Amino acid sequence: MSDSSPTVPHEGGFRPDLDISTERGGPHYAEFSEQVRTLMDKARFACPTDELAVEAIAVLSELNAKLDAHLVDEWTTPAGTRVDLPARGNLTLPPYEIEEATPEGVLATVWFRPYHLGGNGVTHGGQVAVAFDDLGGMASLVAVNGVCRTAYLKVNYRSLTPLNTRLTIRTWVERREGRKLFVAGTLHDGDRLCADIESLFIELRPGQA
Ligand SMILES: CCCCCCCCCCCC(=O)SCCNC(=O)CCNC(=O)[C@H](O)C(C)(C)COP(=O)(O)OP(=O)(O)OC[C@H]1O[C@@H](n2cnc3c(N)ncnc32)[C@H](O)[C@@H]1OP(=O)(O)O
Repeated sequence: MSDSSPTVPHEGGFRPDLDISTERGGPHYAEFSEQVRTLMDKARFACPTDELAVEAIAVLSELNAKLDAHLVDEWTTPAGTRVDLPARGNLTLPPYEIEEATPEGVLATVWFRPYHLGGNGVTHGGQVAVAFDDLGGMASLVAVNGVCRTAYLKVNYRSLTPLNTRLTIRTWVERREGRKLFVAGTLHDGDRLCADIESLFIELRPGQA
C-alpha cells in the first residue's frame, strides 16, 4: 500500500455505506483468515525452541514480504467487509456471528479464542469491551441508518467470561436524544450474565470524520 488514501471516493472518516462483500479476497480467504487466527492462538501459548523461532521468523518474513505486494486500503480490504465471515473477517475483533440486526437491536454469538486470554484461563476484559464497541456501533448504525462513533463505553464485568465458549451478546439503543444514542448491551454464558454496558454513541454528521 503506497499510502492510506482511499481508492473509492467517500465523505468523512467512515463511509455512509460499508462496501460489503462475500467474495473479496477469493474462495480461500476464509481459510486464510482462520489460519491467521490460529497462528495467534499458537503464538499466545507456544514456547518455541530457538531453532523453531528462527524457522518461524524465516517463514513469516517470507510470507509478510509476499503479502506486501497485495496490500489495499481499509475500504477495500476483505478484513472488515467480508460479511459472510465471523466479525466481518476483521481479525482484530473477537469472532462473532450475527443472528439478528434490526432497529430494535443486535443479537449475536461471540466466542473468545485462546489469543484473547486475559489471565487465569479467562477472557481479557479489553476484548469484551472490543466486542461491545463493535456491536454497540452496529446497533446504533442499524437504528439510525447512519454511522456512529463511541463517545463512552462503560463495561460492568459481572462474572468471568470464558474462552472457547459460544456466548450470547445483545446490544440495543435504549434511548435517543438527537444525535445521541444511549446503547445498552449484555453478554451471557448460558443464563449467566458475564458483562453489561452503558454507552453513548454519536451519530456522525454528513462528512464528519
Ligand atoms: C454491516 C456493517 C456494520 C458495521 C458496524 C461497524 C461498527 C463499528 C463501531 C466502531 C465504533 C468505534 O470504535 S468509534 C472509535 C472510538 N470513538 C472515537 O474515536 C470517538 C472520538 N470522539 C469523537 O470523534 C467526538 O468526540 C464525537 C464524534 C464522539 C462527538 O463529537 P461531535 O460530533 O463534535 O459532537 P459533540 O457536539 O461533541 O457532542 C454531541 C453531544 O454528545 C455529548 N457528548 C459527547 N461526548 C460525550 C461524552 N464522552 N460523554 C457524555 N456526553 C458526550 C455532547 O455533550 C453533546 O451533547 P448535547 O450538547 O448535544 O446534549
